[in-house]
Amino acid sequence: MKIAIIGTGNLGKSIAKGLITNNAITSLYLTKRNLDGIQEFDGYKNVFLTTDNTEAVKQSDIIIFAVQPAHFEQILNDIMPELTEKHVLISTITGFLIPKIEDIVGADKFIIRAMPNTAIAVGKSMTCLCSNEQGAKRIKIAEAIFNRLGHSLSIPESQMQAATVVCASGVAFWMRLIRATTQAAIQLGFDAKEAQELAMYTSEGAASLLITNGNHPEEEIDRVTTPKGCTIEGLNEMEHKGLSSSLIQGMIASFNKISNIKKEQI
Ligand SMILES: NC(=O)C1=CN([C@@H]2O[C@H](COP(=O)(O)OP(=O)(O)OC[C@H]3O[C@@H](n4cnc5c(N)ncnc54)[C@H](O)[C@@H]3O)[C@@H](O)[C@H]2O)C=CC1
Ligand SMILES: O=C(O)[C@@H]1CCC=N1
Repeated sequence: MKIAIIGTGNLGKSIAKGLITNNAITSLYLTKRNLDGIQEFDGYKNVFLTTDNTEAVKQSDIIIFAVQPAHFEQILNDIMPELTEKHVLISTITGFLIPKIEDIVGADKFIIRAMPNTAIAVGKSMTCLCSNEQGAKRIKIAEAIFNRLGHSLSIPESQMQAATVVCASGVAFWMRLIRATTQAAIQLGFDAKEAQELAMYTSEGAASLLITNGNHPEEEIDRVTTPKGCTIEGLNEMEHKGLSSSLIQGMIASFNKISNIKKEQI
């Protein structure tokens, strides 16, 4: 696959790492206004670094956009003359809706929105996808890319805002939970490195149980909570202090912020 990433920042670099590590490219063009920050990709076979978005578009079939929302419209206008019927446009940009993209490039283009997360760098992204009517004809291509770099789910565009919070911001939320459990482990006597090891692999194991068994989390909790034991004591104390409630409220706040980002663009 001939892929270009327009805007190789935090997410773009993560996607590039995932694509390169998983041999998912025929060629890969990475663009950025200043190439200093992406020199780590220099020298990889069939990977090209450039500040020229139109050149990257001309040389590629699949164009993944990973710029900040405020920069997207101008970039679409700039590359518009180079777009042909071969191009599949994949936007990872938060809050930038398909009708707005169609207004700029035309509804006849294959337009897909993808919401991956930074775990794409290690082939573990949960990526949600949606498309315009034309893009539905190419959604299999997007699924092939993102399934190779984790797991994907096609959803209506109306759910993309929620998917952004749960999956994309979700990495940051989970990191805080892992950091907090690490801090507790240190207080309980482990050194910092061991504490993080315990927290990371325990959270991986918990998620793997659900993925492998398909159970509800409470079923797995029931297997751990010995009556009158230490687990239920700890869990109930966490809930008295608002663990579930604060997570839910934080995610709703995050969701509401995306609506404001959209308004800021208008
Ligand atoms: N960071 C994340 O975990 C996720 C981010 N997103 C979305 O992805 C987009 C990018 O986010 P980040 O990577 O965090 O931002 P970032 O600021 O790290 O990366 C954006 C990159 O675009 C480059 N850029 C700006 N104008 C350009 C132009 N005209 N031509 C080429 N490159 C240009 C910037 O130099 C920068 O390196 C945002 O719209 C964000 O909402 C979506 C899912 C996850
Ligand atoms: O924080 C943000 O706005 C972007 C979107 C999801 C992850 N990073």
